[in-house]
Amino acid sequence: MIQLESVSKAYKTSTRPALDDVTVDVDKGEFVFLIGPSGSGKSTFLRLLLREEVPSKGRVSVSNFDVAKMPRRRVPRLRQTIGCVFQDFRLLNNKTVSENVAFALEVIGKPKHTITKVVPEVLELVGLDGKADRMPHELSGGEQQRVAMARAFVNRPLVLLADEPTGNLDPDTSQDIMLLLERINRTGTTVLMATHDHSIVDSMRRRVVELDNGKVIRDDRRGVYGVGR
Ligand SMILES: Nc1ncnc2c1ncn2[C@@H]1O[C@H](COP(=O)(O)OP(=O)(O)OP(=O)(O)O)[C@@H](O)[C@H]1O
Repeated sequence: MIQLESVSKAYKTSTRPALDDVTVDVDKGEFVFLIGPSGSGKSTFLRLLLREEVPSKGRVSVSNFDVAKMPRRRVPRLRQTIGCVFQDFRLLNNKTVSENVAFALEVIGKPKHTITKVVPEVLELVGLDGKADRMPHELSGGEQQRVAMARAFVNRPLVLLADEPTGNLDPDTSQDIMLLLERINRTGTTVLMATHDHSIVDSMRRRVVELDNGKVIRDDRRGVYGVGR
């Protein structure tokens, strides 16, 4: 589902590469943690999958897309197959919960009757039924992240990328968000999550890909955050 083959990325303004000869292969339906210290290349990895950056060398593919080589006009199609959630939620603050989720479908031209049907379904999935008409500022951080996850998932993407999704949440709320990510993963969605959260990685025992200085230094099937540390 996701493949990086000998991928390097050197930013113009930087002397050392952000990613250095990275090869990673993620199957459909896998749940993968991407870990590593600040500056190790996690966000660059995710940005390459979204074609927000192109590699300096190597091949990136997501589903059937040859991401680095595809023409720019096909990029929106690629991005429709990938849902994203971030540490800072990134909700539209002037729209209600249901409008935030509906907007993700409106921009890709889904018909109104579909939107009216699927938005309540996905809000129920994330445990926000009853809060559809709230504004983001009327929600807790955990609830805001649930809205962001509903928005990322409403189009049933093949892949969900989560960049530090629990970074602004307390441990209990983080656990709830992880349960939701697991639930989304169980529907067959491939999940790739960049995180610094040791306890989450240690408790889930999923695949761990560790980056350091732009290189993959570990790829464990059922890993923990730190080995021997
Ligand atoms: N747009 C850019 N221009 C130049 N250098 C960049 C750019 N984005 C990232 N870098 C550099 O690339 C390296 C990897 O950064 P990246 O953001 O991918 O790391 P990260 O592991 O996601 O870090 P963090 O955990 O702090 O988010 C760093 O040295 C960073 O300074």
